[in-house]
Amino acid sequence: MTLHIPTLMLALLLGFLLLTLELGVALRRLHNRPELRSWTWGCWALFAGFAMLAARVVVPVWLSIVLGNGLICLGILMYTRALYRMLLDAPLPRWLIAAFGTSVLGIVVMLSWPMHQRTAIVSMFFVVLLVPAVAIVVRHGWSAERSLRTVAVTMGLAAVALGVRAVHAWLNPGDYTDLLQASLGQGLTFLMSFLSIMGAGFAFVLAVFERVALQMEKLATHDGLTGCLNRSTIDAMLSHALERGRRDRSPVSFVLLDLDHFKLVNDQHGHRTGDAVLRAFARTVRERLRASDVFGRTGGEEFGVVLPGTDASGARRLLEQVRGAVEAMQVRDTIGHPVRITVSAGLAVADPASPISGDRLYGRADRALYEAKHGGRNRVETYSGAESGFFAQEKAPAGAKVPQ
Ligand SMILES: Nc1nc2c(ncn2[C@@H]2O[C@H](COP(=O)(O)OP(=O)(O)OP(=O)(O)O)[C@@H](O)[C@H]2O)c(=O)[nH]1
Repeated sequence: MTLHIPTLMLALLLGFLLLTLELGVALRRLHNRPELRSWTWGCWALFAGFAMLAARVVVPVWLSIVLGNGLICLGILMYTRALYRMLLDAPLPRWLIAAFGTSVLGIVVMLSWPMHQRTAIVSMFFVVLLVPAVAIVVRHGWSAERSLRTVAVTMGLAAVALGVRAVHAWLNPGDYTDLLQASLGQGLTFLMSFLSIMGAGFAFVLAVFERVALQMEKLATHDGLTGCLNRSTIDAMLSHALERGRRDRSPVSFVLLDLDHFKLVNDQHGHRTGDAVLRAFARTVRERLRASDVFGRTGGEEFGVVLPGTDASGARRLLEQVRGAVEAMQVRDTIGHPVRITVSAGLAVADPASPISGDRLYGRADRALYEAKHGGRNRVETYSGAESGFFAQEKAPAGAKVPQ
């Protein structure tokens, strides 16, 4: 069996054209994704590179060799650049750019060499440029988007096939007297190498879409500034926790946390400092919660916490810790001045014996928060309305020692 190289090349050209068109369509919607732009340029370079290799019947052979192989090197480099952007948000390392420059120089220097030696060494140049792309996905992207694994595997396959091609060419000069020569060894290695690179191209598009879908999901459920859940997600999680608490016959605590005199922070130190305080506050609270607790921003400088399986005394203990930690928080404004902040908390507890809706529990926590604000701020108050008889009201002055 022999493989007809011009036909393979035509198939590869059509494949890369299809991929490039697909990327062009994707880019119209996702034009702010530098990794996709880089990958698209890589595809154009690969497409042009193969076109140049195929065009040696009409253009001078030296031009076809230099431009064809140089553009393929550039295409692989752009693929790697896209992966650096996507996974590390970093530019290409200088040594990789130097490796690309050396490869192109090598291609020019080897123009007069026999075809089999040139094929072997140029294939190794491709391998050198492919390996960092595989390594970066294995090290930094293996547990990210699943399609990235396909990118790593296909690019790894391409590197192996090109390595085999290099050895095969070196050992079988007769099969490599001309690029378009029909031979099984040259045909198979050529096909494997460049089909794999094309496969990586399609997998990368899927990986970008996977990432965009995850980011959209996060945007819909999370608060952009603090990274915690948003109001609608908190509401849904509270209803879910109450339902579970009823089934398991365990209490559920709900807390509203509100920063005290936050307007003053904005007025005195500026909005950017206000934002930094909100982020530091979210971090401080999150550090003290269990994995099963739910924490989110309900609006402005107000946050909600759902504590499943936690009664009033457990919740108060936690809230006093949070209150103390927020008081001790060290945030500096843009010119280095310390910013002090305190937090008030309103707690309401759902008794599994008397079911309550999420909305009503929220309302109770809000009333407790109102009491905390009017009682002097920097304190924790527990809802003590007639309906909440199961859990006794517990009040502790700011800074009071809480029983462990
Ligand atoms: N920097 C920043 N400020 C915000 C954000 N959301 C809301 N705010 C500000 O938070 C402040 C809330 O002010 P108020 O509702 O008067 O509450 P407060 O000053 O904390 O007073 P008390 O709650 O009564 O202690 C307003 O100045 C809002 O502009 C945000 O995302 N970033």
